[in-house]
Amino acid sequence: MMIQGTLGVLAILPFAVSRALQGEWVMVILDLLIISGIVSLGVYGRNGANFRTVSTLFTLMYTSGMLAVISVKGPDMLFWAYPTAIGGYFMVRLKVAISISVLSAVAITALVYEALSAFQLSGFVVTYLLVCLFSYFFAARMTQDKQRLAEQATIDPLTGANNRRALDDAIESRVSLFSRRAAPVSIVIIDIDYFKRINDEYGHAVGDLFLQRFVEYLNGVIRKSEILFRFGGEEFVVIAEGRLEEASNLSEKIRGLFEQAQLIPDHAVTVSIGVAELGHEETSREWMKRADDALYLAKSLGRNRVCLAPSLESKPKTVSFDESILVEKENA
Ligand SMILES: Nc1nc2c(ncn2[C@@H]2O[C@H](COP(=O)(O)OP(=O)(O)OP(=O)(O)O)[C@@H](O)[C@H]2O)c(=O)[nH]1
Repeated sequence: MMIQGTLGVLAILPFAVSRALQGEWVMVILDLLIISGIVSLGVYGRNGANFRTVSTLFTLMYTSGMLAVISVKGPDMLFWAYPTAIGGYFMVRLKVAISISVLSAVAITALVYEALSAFQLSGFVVTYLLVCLFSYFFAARMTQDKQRLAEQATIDPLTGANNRRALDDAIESRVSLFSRRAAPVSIVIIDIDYFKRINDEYGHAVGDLFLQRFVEYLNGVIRKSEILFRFGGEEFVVIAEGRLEEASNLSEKIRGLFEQAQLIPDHAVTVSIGVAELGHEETSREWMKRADDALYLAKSLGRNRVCLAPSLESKPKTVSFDESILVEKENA
């Protein structure tokens, strides 16, 4: 939007100057109104206003400017309709852009039909609609590609869970949110016990299928507000809203589910889980490390269990982490 705004100002400014030199003051005022609208919206956007709102206002503002210029100067200004329409397709949602360009076509036709022959008018309408059509296809393709790239960058292709990169971003943003709002949040790391044996006994393809079903089951048990990530091969992470106790209950639910689930007939597959609640002033790395240490303890105590890293709120921040202070949560 900044690029479009800057280009808009650079394109209009020379016209405003030359019109001032020729004494066309109505046009000068219109040009200056459009320029000041662009600048004000740019400042509004930089001050943190919602991007979608700013870009919609921006598109409406320069579309109205274009219509005003045509209504003052007549068909000589019709060429401004094309860049205005193209800009809309890259600024606002496609449905909104279509509505704006159709309404603009109708308004422009109403403004110039008396001054143009039927042939000239139909020539304008056809070329204007063609420009809108090409812009639509181009912008739609761009939006699809953007969505696909964003998915490829953040989704694990095997299981459809969010990937490690998405986890890193989510943890960073939770830590930064916590420093502002202190809404309690916990990390749950789930590791499938002896997963290698599944690969060894049934083959890698069955191992893959197992991981896919495992994620389906996990998605069935976590809440909509909780996000599932694939952390590594057979390790998954849930960022769970709430305190350690709530995350502990969720973890027990997950552990019990897989103990019963029989994802492979006659082959019980259990999980070990480490849980840590984010502490004040804790970094993402420290938070993750405490959860990982709790998982390590769950593994070393015999697997198929949940271990909790004690809440930092009751401990001085300076106490270095020691495995012996981990609390094992007895199996249900
Ligand atoms: N089928 C399949 N296997 C994978 C995938 N990613 C990792 N693995 C396997 O997961 C296994 C992980 O083995 P380990 O780290 O020894 O863990 P484990 O056998 O679960 O043992 P513990 O975690 O100690 O209980 C390895 O055999 C990897 O080859 C995958 O995408 N598909």
